[in-house]
Amino acid sequence: MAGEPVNVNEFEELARKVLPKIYYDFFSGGAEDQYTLKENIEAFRRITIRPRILVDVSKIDMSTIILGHRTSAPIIVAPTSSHQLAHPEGEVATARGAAACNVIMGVAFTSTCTMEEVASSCKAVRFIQTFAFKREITANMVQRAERNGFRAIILTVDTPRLGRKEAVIKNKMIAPPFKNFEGLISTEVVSDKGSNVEAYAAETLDPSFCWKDIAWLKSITKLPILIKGVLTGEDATKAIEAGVAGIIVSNHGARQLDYTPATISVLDEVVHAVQGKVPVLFDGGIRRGTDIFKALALGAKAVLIGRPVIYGLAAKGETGVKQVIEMLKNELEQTMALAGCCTVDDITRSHVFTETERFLCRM
Ligand SMILES: Cc1cc2nc3c(=O)[nH]c(=O)nc-3n(C[C@H](O)[C@H](O)[C@H](O)COP(=O)(O)O)c2cc1C
Ligand SMILES: CCCCC(=O)C(=O)O
Repeated sequence: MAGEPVNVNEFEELARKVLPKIYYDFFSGGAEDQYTLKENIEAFRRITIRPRILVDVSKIDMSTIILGHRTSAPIIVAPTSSHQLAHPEGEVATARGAAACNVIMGVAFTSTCTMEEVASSCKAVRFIQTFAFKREITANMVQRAERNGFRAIILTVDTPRLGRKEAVIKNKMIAPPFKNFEGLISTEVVSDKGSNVEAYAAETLDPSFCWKDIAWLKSITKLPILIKGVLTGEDATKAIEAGVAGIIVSNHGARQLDYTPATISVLDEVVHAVQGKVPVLFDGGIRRGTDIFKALALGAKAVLIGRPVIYGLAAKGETGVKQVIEMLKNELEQTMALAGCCTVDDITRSHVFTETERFLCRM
């Protein structure tokens, strides 16, 4: 690739060049056969856009409100771990990039900078992401999130144990110190099985956590809870019954259970089950503004961006994060103008044509 990157896929190329292979493999990889990893991207290609013509598109407004927070676009930085493996400034640089673009920053509890360091680094609206950890870890996280001005809790529920990323296992990757755990678990978690990432997970996760435990989490915090990892209408209905403030359709960027469907192909089902009762957010495979448009058309309130942000961070630190988000924003703006949508609310279900619909048309 010659010159500056012109799309987020070219940022991946830059990142691949600067990162040690073992870290590039960690960031880019998925579980086992990586069927879902490919599908998350491919399924977007099978959805086409139904544009409307002769609409006054002289002004395009991408702004939206997510859990009461106005943001410049329906984009959230997905919580992803270990940013210092991509860049020495880690999550602090990512959060500053998000703040510069006025989008929400998702901070993983398995970050390499502490929650406190990220909180004091910039004014980005921040959500903290947690797993179904053992209760004493969750209770500690909640207190610190409230004290440090985090605005929501993202509870990731697709990880009762860690998915098998075979490249990580083969490379015997050693996890960086996850500083948020300091004082809570032994920071010297090591394993003779190769990668110690799994040892971390085994030490901290509570695989017995289930639906009733959401009531417990709600009882110890006033922060709204977003449940991340919903892939079926049945679970969306249960999540609403459990009282969550929002649902994130996600397969963890294809890093947990392989052979789950591409997230974009189950969005319709989840949105249908939710019936507008809570906002539905979406992640997995977003690489283009057209992908964001498709997710919004299928009913997502906003999308979370995982790997592209990490690639921006690896390539150029805070500036790279900002450039990746700006690129996606510019592409979404362009898509809205060419499809005849002036605001995000103008984007409707009838603006896309899915694979199923194409199939039915042929019958
Ligand atoms: C390197 C990496 C680390 C991740 N770490 C976490 C995490 O700690 N917690 C979590 O809920 N999701 C994690 N995810 C999943 C993301 O939040 C998100 O669901 C996924 O990356 C979206 O897909 P995309 O990368 O195609 O945008 C991680 C993803 C990647 C690529
Ligand atoms: C123990 C770290 C978990 C990070 C994670 O969720 C992922 O790599 O997908």
